[in-house]
Amino acid sequence: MTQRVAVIGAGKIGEALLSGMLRAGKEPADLLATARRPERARALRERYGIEVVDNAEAAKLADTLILAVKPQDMVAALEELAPHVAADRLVVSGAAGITTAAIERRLAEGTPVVRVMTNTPALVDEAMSAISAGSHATAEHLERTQEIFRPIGRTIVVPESQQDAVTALSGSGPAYFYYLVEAMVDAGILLGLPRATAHELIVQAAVGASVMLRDSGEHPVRLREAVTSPAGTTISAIVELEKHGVRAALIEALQAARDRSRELAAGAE
Ligand SMILES: NC(=O)C1=CN([C@@H]2O[C@H](COP(=O)(O)OP(=O)(O)OC[C@H]3O[C@@H](n4cnc5c(N)ncnc54)[C@H](O)[C@@H]3O)[C@@H](O)[C@H]2O)C=CC1
Ligand SMILES: O=C(O)[C@@H]1CCC=N1
Repeated sequence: MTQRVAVIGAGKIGEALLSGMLRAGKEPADLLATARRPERARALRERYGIEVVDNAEAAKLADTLILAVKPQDMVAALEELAPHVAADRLVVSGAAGITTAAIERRLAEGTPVVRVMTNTPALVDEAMSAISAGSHATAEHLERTQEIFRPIGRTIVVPESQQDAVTALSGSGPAYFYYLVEAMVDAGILLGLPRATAHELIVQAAVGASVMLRDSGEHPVRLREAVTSPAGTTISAIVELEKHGVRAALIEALQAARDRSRELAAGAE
């Protein structure tokens, strides 16, 4: 049976999902999107050949609604959608923080809701998408959600109680790596390298390290030990990282992201 999927609020994440579903073989006619700005709607129509409609229309026409609005816009979006969402629709939220309970409370009794935290590498089919069932979502609803997210990367099912931590790790995670690359390119400039060379060196080191982390099956400590020669260069750098408390800073940074996810949830209670 063809399932029609509507992305409500097709911004960065919503567009990544639309393009992923098309790459995975969905027809443009199987997809719908909504957007607040007419120029955004026009761009989506031109780029993907999909219909862009209003929220009420999307709720009526689609079997699955993916809510891709900002957490701060979620309550208003649900108020617009709720009168038009039949209880047999599957509602998938991609918003940080917002709980399935907060969404269920604003929809018809019994509406299945699934919460997903994905990330921007969805654009290159390398997303990490963590999926949790709300109180009315069945295994079949989880499977339908996995089918949407699987083509754009890896998927994992987690208890919803872990979603704020997941958001801090994999949702925001790519940003931490970009930040580290930025800083190391600056270091390259300080060491006298042209910016383009520094960028190329660090990006390829990051790609190589990522592939080894994913595919070698080795613990990161073992991988780092293999780079760290006695009385060599790497240990001189590691000593500085330890002196500046980089490990503690990372732990506290992720705690702050987790706490912010909880605050976003409180804003929609
Ligand atoms: N950007 C990221 O790396 C990630 C974002 N998320 C979550 O994805 C969601 C979207 O984030 P982004 O795509 O970055 O934001 P964005 O701002 O690019 O996209 C949100 C879109 O929703 C539209 N919108 C807002 N209210 C609407 C309404 N009532 N009806 C129709 N459209 C409406 C906005 O005009 C905007 O185009 C957020 O909830 C965020 O927490 C999750 C994982 C990663
Ligand atoms: O920064 C944010 O709130 C969103 C959620 C995870 C990544 N970006």
